[in-house]
Amino acid sequence: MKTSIATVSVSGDLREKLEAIAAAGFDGIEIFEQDFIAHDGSPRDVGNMVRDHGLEIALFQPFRDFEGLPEPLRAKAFDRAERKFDLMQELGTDLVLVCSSVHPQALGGIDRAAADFRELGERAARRGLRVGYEALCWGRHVNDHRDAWEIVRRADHPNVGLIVDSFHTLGRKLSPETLRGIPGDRIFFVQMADAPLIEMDLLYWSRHFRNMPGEGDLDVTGFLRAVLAAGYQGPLSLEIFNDQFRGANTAQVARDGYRSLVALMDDVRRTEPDLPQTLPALPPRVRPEGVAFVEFAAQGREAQHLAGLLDTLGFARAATHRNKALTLWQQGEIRIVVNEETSGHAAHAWNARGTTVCDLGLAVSSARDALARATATGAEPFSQPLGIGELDIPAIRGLGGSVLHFIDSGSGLDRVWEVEFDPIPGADLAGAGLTRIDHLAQTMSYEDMLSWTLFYTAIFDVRKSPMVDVIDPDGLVRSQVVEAQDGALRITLNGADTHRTLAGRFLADSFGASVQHLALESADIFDTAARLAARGFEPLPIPANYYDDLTARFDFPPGLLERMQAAQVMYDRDSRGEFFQLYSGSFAGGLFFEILQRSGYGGYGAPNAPFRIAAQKRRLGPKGMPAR
Ligand SMILES: O=C(O)c1ccc(O)c(O)c1
Ligand SMILES: [Mg+2]
Repeated sequence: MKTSIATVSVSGDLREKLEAIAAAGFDGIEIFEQDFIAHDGSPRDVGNMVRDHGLEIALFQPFRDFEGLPEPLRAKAFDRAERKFDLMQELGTDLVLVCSSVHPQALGGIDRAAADFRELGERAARRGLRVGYEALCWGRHVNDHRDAWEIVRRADHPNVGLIVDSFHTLGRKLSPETLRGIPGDRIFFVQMADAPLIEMDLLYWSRHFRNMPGEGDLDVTGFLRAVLAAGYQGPLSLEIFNDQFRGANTAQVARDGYRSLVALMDDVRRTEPDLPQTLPALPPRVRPEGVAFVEFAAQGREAQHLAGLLDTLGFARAATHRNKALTLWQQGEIRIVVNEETSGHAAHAWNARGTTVCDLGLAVSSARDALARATATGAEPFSQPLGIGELDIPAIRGLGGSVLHFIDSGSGLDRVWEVEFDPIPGADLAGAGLTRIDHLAQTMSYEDMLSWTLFYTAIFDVRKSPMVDVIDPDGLVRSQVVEAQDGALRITLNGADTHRTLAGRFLADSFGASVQHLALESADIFDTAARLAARGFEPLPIPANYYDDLTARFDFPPGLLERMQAAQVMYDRDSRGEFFQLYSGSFAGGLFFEILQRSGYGGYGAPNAPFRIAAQKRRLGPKGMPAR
């Protein structure tokens, strides 16, 4: 199935758009009229420029306010159409999108509109062109694809067909099942867009908030299933009007678009197996089994400082790498690698950012499938030269240039610790009772959040939670979770808008997006807190007001509140269970650790975040330096 994207979906001038769209892997474009008019080259030049990029112009759009007009407006509309037909022939495209009229003088009536389209079809046919009719969901008389189809059906002209757009159908809460009965060859073009569920005016929602399939909340899979079940075989095209995308990196938005279409087509292939298999086959979304390791790049005094912190957190130096300056720190199932190499990926990361998480190892069901799925959806594979006896562990580029390694047991990659490392005898792996990584928090610019959410949801079998607002004393941070059904992998993505928030400062100080905190699980947080205190760990101090408020919100058994306050433990509860959390101070420009205990609780302590952030900021001076 051919893929396409409307030029309106990405930023830049027409040349920049075409370069990014071609590089992302699309077959064609919908040329949006404004993009053409703004360009200073003839229609013929534009057509050639598009084809020089290896792209075809699948559609010219939009032609507005055509149908249902009284004379003399009607004759004028046909004249306008003839001018656009001239243009299309120069550009080298045969299909125009006519969207349903919003003209104040447009008259209703299915037969009147059908007659207009029959005549337009006649005129188009004389030139070998085709006309597609799309119901805008805010159209004056036609705002439902079923009415648009009825007009097309009655126009009864081979050069007149229907164009459907997932936004107009799903945004209006029309069932996509109503598309199944339309003959597939009468559907001339299919536009795909998703959107977050927000109650607002349809036109405003459509023009500003559309996003890539899978980035929003609409049933885009159900929509495409129905369209393909109807027998549609034309291109699948993205038409995304989004304020953020208009200002974002052109190449990235184009890549995200391509990623979203590949994942969408794969979802449809899996859920509608009776369809003709014209869709690409790729491995299913990969089930994450856990975080196999977190690797920090650190050198010199920073590495020593990190080692000291890991020691107070109860980690033991468990092994050293045979060829490289890597130390494995372990506690329970948690493996933290400190990489002090002076060349290679980690060294680059350290040179650019200072101490930073340069690599994540994810345990997956199949590392090979994970790599295949990731690269098919547009992720960049990563490799560096292997030393003697080292395992070739599949990897891709992740957030902010970091690396994501895939480890499985099936191909023996989980033996990397024995194969590549020498154990340090006598390491105490029980430490402070921390058992596993509960979640990783990655901080990024707000405008990159949709992109990274899509990255994870396209590759992994994870669900995304609703976005929540986290209140920082100096701004808002948006937080979105992607998590495996069983919690084996949980990543919180935090999007900062300004540099004044704690997350924003971290983004500036660490020169880009990366892991800002690691949350480590304990089965008994009070026991862990006592053991940590004995090792010299200092928890983040939480103000007394917080605990006064807790007593107002919850009933506690006698003594619990006092224990929490003594250990600087914060608390939350949901319908499933209880949650306890405490924090370390920050290090290396704003990284920190969280220690938590959950008993059934499904969240991340969002109600506590404003007070935690305020406490962290108190400990930082005005320029983000530790106050003590
Ligand atoms: O917002 C619009 O006007 C508009 C134009 C063309 C389309 O295909 C569409 O879905 C919306
Ligand atoms: Mg559309």
